[in-house]
Amino acid sequence: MSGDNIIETKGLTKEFKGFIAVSDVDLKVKRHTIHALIGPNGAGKTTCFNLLTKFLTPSAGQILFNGKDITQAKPAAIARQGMVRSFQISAVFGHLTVLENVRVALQRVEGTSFHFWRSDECLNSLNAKAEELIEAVGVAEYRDTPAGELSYGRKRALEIATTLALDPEMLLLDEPMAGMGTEDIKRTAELIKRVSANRTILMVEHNLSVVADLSDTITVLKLGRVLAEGSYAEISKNPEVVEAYMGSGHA
Ligand SMILES: Nc1ncnc2c1ncn2[C@@H]1O[C@H](COP(=O)(O)OP(=O)(O)OP(=O)(O)O)[C@@H](O)[C@H]1O
Repeated sequence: MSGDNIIETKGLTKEFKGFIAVSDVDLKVKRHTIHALIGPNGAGKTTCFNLLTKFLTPSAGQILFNGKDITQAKPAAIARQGMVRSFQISAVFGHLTVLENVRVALQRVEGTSFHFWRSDECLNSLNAKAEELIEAVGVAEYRDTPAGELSYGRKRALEIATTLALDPEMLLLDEPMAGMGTEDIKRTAELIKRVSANRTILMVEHNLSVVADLSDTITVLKLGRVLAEGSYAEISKNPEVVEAYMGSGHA
């Protein structure tokens, strides 16, 4: 293992045609914690997230994952190293059942998608693993329901199950609560807490009560820079953070 930090950025910067969206960000994400990235609109959260998951290339700076420089790595390469971005719900196949969706994800991981001649034994072991995952995310009772018929929150849970099929060491979640009602938020927050055991989670999230409830550490961005970092109790007392949120009408 390479110390306490699973992710570390040094001077991470992203410039879009002269506009600096992320500026000189030094981020340290501690292993086995839930770390949230927050900030008012336009703070650079999504850009930062896309830099970490390699969907964008930094203009300057360095990203280390488990001590290894991944600044130039491709998304698929870092996924193989154990850092996985949760995909949007659109990655869930609506016409397939809940169980089938997870099985497809597992088949992708095991590279068996086209091996239709594989033994029953192999398929049964996939089924067992798929059942385990849908149980873990709380959608086991919808095992045979087409995914398209699930509520938004349950689709999200299913999508997390397909991500967990990759058995990631680190999970990156982009606004996991977006578009959800109270019940789904509660269920998804519990799910995130559950799947965080033995994993590291980094999430961008607007819902501050969820952030307060789930996060060990919170980094507040403003205008592309780190404004503050700490526990929710710490950052919520910080006058600059309060000001940043009040100013944007986001409190
Ligand atoms: N591809 C791009 N080209 C030009 N400017 C961009 C691009 N992507 C983002 N920006 C700008 O960078 C700044 C940060 O955007 P970003 O989406 O990262 O912020 P955010 O904190 O995620 O905001 P929000 O909470 O509104 O989603 C914004 O001013 C945005 O307009």
